[in-house]
Amino acid sequence: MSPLEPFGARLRRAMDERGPLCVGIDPHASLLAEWGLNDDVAGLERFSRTVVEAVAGRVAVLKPQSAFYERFGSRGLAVLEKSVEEARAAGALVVMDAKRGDIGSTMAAYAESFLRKDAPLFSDALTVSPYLGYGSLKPAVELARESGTGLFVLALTSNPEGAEVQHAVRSDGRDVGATMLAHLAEENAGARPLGSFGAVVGATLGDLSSYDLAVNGPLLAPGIGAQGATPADLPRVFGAAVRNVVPNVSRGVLRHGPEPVALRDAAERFAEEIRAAVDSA
Ligand SMILES: O=C(O)c1cc(=O)[nH]c(=O)n1[C@@H]1O[C@H](COP(=O)(O)O)[C@@H](O)[C@H]1O
Repeated sequence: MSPLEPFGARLRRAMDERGPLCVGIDPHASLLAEWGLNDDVAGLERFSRTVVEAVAGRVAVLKPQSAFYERFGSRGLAVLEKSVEEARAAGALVVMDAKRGDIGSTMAAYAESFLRKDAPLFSDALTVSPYLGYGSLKPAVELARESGTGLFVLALTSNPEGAEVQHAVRSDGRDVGATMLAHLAEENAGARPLGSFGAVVGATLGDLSSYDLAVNGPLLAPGIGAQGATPADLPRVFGAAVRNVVPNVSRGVLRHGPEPVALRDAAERFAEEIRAAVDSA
């Protein structure tokens, strides 16, 4: 099977054409209830399909959160497979949010589950955790290079608890989050127009000027909406790197459902605010 064009190049083009917004598909039980759906596989299927149909033809990226599908076992995963396929067919890139991380030999199997071209859950990129050591991600990096897919590595997460790990200072004086960013910069060296190995950096984190965010790769920025950050925060948080930021909004969009037009309008409002913020930087 022929490899895809590298994820970074495909993402750059999608961001330029559609704007950088990533809509997260997080079918929380509470959202299913708000939408008048049952907390069962049929409700999950309806929710997921509605979001995909409403926005996949417009936004650059959709990010399904695997946990909400895994809750329903194999039938939930079947819904996830279908949503990924439909989202990609509508022209959105899919970042599978599964936050995988394990020893290298197991990591290879996780990578094959999401990044091998003929895998049922094949996605354009995968979120991964480097906290078994960045080197443990090597099989995923290799497969991503081979298949034209990408990774988003948890570097500086949006949740307050992340600091105890990510701000821990190493013997060389650098903190753990900065070390992950440095690994990614190395991974993306020489890639044009954008590398395929991104960092997850929360939009909630305030001033990040002490970090070198110039990793020549995308920065997935969750935290806008339900976690309190706003599009207007992006230039202050990300500085010169703001043009490589892929801001994620999940509940902030999803709470406007179930009407597709209301979901679409909510996504469009965030997209506009993000565009204005990036242009002002
Ligand atoms: O990797 C992620 O996507 C992620 C990393 C992070 O640091 N913080 C974070 O919130 N996320 C995910 O981003 C989404 C945020 O959802 P909302 O808070 O509803 O917009 C959830 O799916 C989280 O699992």
